[in-house]
Amino acid sequence: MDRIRIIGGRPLHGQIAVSGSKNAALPLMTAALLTDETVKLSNLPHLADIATLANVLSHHGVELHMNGETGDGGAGRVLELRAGRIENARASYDLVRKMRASVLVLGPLLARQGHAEVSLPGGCAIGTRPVDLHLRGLEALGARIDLADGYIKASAPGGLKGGEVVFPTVSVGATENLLMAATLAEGETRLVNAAREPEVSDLAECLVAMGADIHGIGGDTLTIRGVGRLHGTDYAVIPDRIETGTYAMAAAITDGEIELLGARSAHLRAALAKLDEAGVKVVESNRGLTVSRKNGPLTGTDVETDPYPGFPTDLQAQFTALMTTARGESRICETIFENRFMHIPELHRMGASIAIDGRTAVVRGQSALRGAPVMASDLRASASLVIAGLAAEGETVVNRVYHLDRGYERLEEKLCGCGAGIERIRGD
Ligand SMILES: CC(=O)N[C@H]1[C@@H](OP(=O)(O)OP(=O)(O)OC[C@H]2O[C@@H](n3ccc(=O)[nH]c3=O)[C@H](O)[C@@H]2O)O[C@H](CO)[C@@H](O)[C@@H]1O
Ligand SMILES: C=C(OP(=O)(O)O)C(=O)O
Repeated sequence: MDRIRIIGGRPLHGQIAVSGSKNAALPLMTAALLTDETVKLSNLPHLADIATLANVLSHHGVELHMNGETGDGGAGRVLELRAGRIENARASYDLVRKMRASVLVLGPLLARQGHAEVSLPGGCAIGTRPVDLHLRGLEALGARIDLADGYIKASAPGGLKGGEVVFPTVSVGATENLLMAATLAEGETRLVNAAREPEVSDLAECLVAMGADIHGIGGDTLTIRGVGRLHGTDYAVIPDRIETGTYAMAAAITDGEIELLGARSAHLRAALAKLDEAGVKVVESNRGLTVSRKNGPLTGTDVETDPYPGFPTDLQAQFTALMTTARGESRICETIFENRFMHIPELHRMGASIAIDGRTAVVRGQSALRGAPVMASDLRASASLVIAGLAAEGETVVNRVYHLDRGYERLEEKLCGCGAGIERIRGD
């Protein structure tokens, strides 16, 4: 298994091209199931999760062609997907267990084929992550759902019918599944208390480009009038706001300066406000964002994760790492996932002082971090360990790097380009 070795203590200086967003690209890929024409996605990141979903889609009969190469200019890859015919509406446990987002094939398959059978994705390190909201929503559109043998068996022989879905909790994935299903349902669907994440809006914009009739994009109520068919389109994936935030924090913790090419501040307002409060300067230009410290040490800053436009849970672990070196105490409250503090025991190994009080991590700052061998438990926990390692004195070795490869494209190369002492040690 690969590991990442970091020699910390070097301020990072340079430029990093922000990749296309993983969490936008995944639903966009599943949207290709809704049409028999070609959907061409550009600025696609080169990531393990993209390859996993491509494999799932190819089992459904989608033809995939990867044309572009990832370049330093951030052009990203171009993927053509054509679901001329759905050969198989079953997503097996072996395919789905590798990545929860595979459940996003459910809505499109049901809408296009009238039936689908998808393995229940199960829990993961950050929480139990049920899919009840996806299933209840599809039932409100007339689907019949049975759970048997670990599979979601969904059918709508007469086709899906528009309806009102009021989400009791904001769910990105459930909003995306329902949005896709509703595009081909008969009549009007209203999704109330829908997720407003930029990745949801990106999906909605792409669906509109495919011929869908969607109103309220960017708001918490989406109205979809079903259409008879969707057609192909060319669509560019938005830049990854979580990758942007992660490298912004790497610049801040090392007291360096990084220009994040292609980054969009509009998608990161809450996180940038917190960085500002902590003493991080972010300057916007037409090329992206340049991040450095304002002057002197960082200041302890409290954060609470919330659905968009709040502070993203996907940046909580990285912000916690950043706050270990700040002056004063920070209270980091995680409200989205019940078990997203797996990075904390590992940060302790590096000398951080953090106490967990229920959903809140209380970080006592100004730790002199020291390198240590640490274990990555999930994607963003891994990123937080890399950030801490970049600031720590001596050598940090991050084990189980496959988590990082799910969501960070060429991480070592990007950080190396800014002067970081970081390398991948290839395993068996
Ligand atoms: C591929 C992708 O885009 N992943 C993102 C997506 O995950 P994902 O779409 O899985 O996250 P959700 O927004 O659905 O989850 C939010 C909360 O709702 C709960 N819930 C969700 C669905 C459901 O049917 N029942 C239920 O109770 C979850 O357990 C969680 O506590 O949004 C999360 C929240 O911003 C991010 O951390 C993930 O990076
Ligand atoms: C939790 C994440 O992804 P997923 O929903 O695919 O597990 C993430 O991107 O931080």
